[in-house]
Amino acid sequence: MEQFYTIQGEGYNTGRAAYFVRLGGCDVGCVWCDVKESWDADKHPRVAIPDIVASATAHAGRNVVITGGEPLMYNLGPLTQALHAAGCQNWIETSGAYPLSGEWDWICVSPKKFKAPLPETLRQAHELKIIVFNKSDFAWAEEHAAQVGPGCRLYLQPEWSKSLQMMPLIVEYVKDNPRWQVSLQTHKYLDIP
Ligand SMILES: C[S@@+](CC[C@H](N)C(=O)[O-])C[C@H]1O[C@@H](n2cnc3c(N)ncnc32)[C@H](O)[C@@H]1O
Ligand SMILES: Nc1nc2[nH]cc(C(=O)O)c2c(=O)[nH]1
Ligand code: SF4
Ligand SMILES: [Mg+2]
Repeated sequence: MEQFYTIQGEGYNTGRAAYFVRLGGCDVGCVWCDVKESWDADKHPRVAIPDIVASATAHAGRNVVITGGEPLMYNLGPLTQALHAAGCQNWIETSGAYPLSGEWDWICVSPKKFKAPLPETLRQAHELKIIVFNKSDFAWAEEHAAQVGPGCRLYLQPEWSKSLQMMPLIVEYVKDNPRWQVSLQTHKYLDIP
């Protein structure tokens, strides 16, 4: 759908330069999704893998975020192998609703109520990023934290339109449950892509 070189705004790698590859297509249907224009893959041009690699490596950074849409609707083996061969670090943003494919250096799983994540994908996550839309989401976050591996980092990120209401609850929750951390969509405050 689009590619852009920016700063990773969310989660563990916040603040680091990264080239984003946003793949069109998603059927998860989150009511608050901030890229609904990504859902219909047919509305976006196809780009060949060598062209993606060439664009990604035209910048100083070597971190590539594969996002969407839901990137795991596709077999990401060929794209991630080509990026690795070009010296890139591959990071993924996924809901976990489809089987994991590809070679990954960092896996961020952000599970959704609208289409459940696969247990095997949760187990492989380096980072679990729960979007907090209402106060019942803390219990839901714990249900998913119980399914990740031992070293997985745990993040609570306010849903953007509910940030003002949810941030005080997230702050108190993290103070009481310090294995969780706050994640903000910092790129939206910085006004960058
Ligand atoms: C647009 S999604 C694309 C990747 C994948 N489909 C997923 O949901 O993880 C990228 C990240 O943005 C988060 N996100 C989407 N809409 C959001 C919103 N309104 N507020 C906060 N985070 C949001 C998702 O949970 C996910 O972590
Ligand atoms: N700067 C920036 N950081 C991000 N982290 C995850 C994003 C995404 O939409 O997947 C995103 C995004 O769209 N922009
Ligand atoms: S899974 Fe990701 S891309 Fe799909 S609707 Fe939800 S937030 Fe948007
Ligand atoms: Mg985004």
